[in-house]
Amino acid sequence: MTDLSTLLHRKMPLAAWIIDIEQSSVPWCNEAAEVLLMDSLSDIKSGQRVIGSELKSRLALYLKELEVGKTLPFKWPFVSKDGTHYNVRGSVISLGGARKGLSVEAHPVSAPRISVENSHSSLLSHFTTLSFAVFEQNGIYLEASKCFTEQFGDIEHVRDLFAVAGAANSFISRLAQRESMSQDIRLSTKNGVRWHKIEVSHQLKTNVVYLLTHDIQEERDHEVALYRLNNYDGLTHLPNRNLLYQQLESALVNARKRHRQFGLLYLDLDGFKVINDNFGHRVGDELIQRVAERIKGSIPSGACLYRLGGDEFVVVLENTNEIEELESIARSIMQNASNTYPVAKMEMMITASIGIASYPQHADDVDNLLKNADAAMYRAKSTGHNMYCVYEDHMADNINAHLTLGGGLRKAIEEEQFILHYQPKIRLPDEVVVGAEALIRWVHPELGMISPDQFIPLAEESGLILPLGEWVIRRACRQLQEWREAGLDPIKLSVNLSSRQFMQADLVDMVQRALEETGVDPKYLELELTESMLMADAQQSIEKLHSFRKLGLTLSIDDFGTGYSSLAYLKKFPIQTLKIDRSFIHDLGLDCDNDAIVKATIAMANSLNLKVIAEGVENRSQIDVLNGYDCQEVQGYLFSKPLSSDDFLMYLKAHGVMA
Ligand SMILES: Nc1nc2c(ncn2[C@@H]2O[C@H](COP(=O)(O)O[C@H]3[C@@H](O)[C@H](n4cnc5c(=O)[nH]c(N)nc54)O[C@@H]3COP(=O)(O)O)[C@@H](O)[C@H]2O)c(=O)[nH]1
Repeated sequence: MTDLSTLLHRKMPLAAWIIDIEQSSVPWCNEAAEVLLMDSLSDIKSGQRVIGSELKSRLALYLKELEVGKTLPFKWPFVSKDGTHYNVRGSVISLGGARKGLSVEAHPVSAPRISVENSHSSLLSHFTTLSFAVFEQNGIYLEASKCFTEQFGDIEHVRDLFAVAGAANSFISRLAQRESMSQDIRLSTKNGVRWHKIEVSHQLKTNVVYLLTHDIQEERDHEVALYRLNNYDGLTHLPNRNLLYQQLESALVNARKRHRQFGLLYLDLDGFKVINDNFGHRVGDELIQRVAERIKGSIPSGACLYRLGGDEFVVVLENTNEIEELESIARSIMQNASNTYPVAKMEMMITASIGIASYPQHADDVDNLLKNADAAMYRAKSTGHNMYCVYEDHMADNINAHLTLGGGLRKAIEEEQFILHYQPKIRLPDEVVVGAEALIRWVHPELGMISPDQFIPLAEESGLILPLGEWVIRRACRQLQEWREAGLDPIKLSVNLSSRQFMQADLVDMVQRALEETGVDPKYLELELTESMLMADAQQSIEKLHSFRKLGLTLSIDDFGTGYSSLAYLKKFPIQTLKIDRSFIHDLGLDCDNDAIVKATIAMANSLNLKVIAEGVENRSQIDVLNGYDCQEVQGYLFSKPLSSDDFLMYLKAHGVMA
């Protein structure tokens, strides 16, 4: 941006401006153009007038036909207020996406023209501002205008003008063939190598050659800056959506021609919006830059990384034939990029969800390929974040359902279409019910019972998790009160917090109010938080956890082992319980690695004076192993699935939790 604004303020000698034909506006002009167009500029900028309607429709026609970079095959005349005649020349440029515009320059026609009739010595006196030189047919220098000498210094041969020997040789051989030339070329000036437009005319009678040069470096810089602006992301400097579409279109053509495959990974950061909302855009931007660097370092050479905007990236892999290869690259990205980042003096934890789609298995056009990779990414996100999914046909339907759900979520909160289910927590080894976890369900009027996996991510993205999370805490407190009034032995009830909720500034006050309003003893309420939530800003987490502890409630780390935890921090967090993730419990007794992790986690928790609960216990052999490791509590389908409040009451009574 800085480069561009510097460029925009430079004084180019020729009046130059850009016309957006479609909008009838001038999105850019230089100072010379401002002077030239002084009277009509306000009209033009306000979109009232660019050119006559006949010329406008003619230009629109050319824009349709001509590719970006091509010059219009005609010039249109323009007379300034002081009577100077100009020829306006235009070339086609991209104004972003498929939209084209015109970059135009006004060339004065009243300036002396190169004429083969004039002798060079009389001509030169006219050219006080034009850069002009005369050579023999074989390239030997004869004389030049003052302006030319100021730019190029003293030269002996036309060859001395060129920056590249090959270009000089080709120019000299074309001179020998008496070709008239008009081209853009890089010339070596006293100020370094610069782009010039040159025109060559032969004086047949005297056997000399006239060379007119015009420095177009600034126009070139301007075009390059405009190109970068349109095609690259300003924050990460990665190519943007425009270039992604271009590469995908050409990859598609190539793959069709050669009967090859290619793949893409659609990547979205988990919970990035929460970071942006809570720590501000400056921190969010810095994190995006760091993440982009890590992703770039994780992909093979030849793969291209694009930023689509926000926290979305796409990797295109043109030379991959197997889905397994794409999966292995997704794993490598997750290993490197889903990690902690030192940003703004904090250790930020961020993970990524990745969707994979490949041509031609999953789609045979660019739009569907992107759409399906996006659907697979959504699937990865809703399955639990920090994972990848390869596209399958039903995922597109899921996305539609996802969007429908999103629309209904706000109404559902207003109409309280939610209930809590309760899953018992069992003490080992005596297997007594000592607590429960509250798990939300959406009772949708048309779709029936919807699992939290499907709507919690939506609620997080939209910010609706805040009212929803508050509803859960209040409902859980009321439930504890109802059980007490029903004369049951008190049990502890735990509630899940989402990351966005955890960052909510008045969360502690809100929980305190809910406890006070219901008269619940805080020691019976437990909050379950994940490692990544706590590690996003470990220092702030410690303070918040202490505030909760002051209220008197207990704290548990959920899904332990799946995120990034620093042992040093673990000791500093005032938590009471570690909940071992069910992925470690699933193969307990079958997988030596998992056994070792579970055993070590329990031993570590014991040494830190923390209670350990194993979740996802589904069979007796897991209980045997957990008993052997001194695990204090379990939770899982072996004992009960989550139950409605009525069923849970019956469960409690049946299992001896009584007054
Ligand atoms: N922020 C909030 N998140 C919530 C809330 N309520 C639930 N959730 C989170 O949604 C995820 C899915 O929850 P759910 O579908 O309710 O699944 C829970 C159990 O049914 C399941 N479970 C329990 N035992 C077993 C088992 O033996 N096998 C098996 N395959 N699954 C089992 O585990 C889920 C509980 O997980 P956890 O919270 O990690 O203890 C889930 O991530 C919920 O956290 C809410 O109110 N707010």
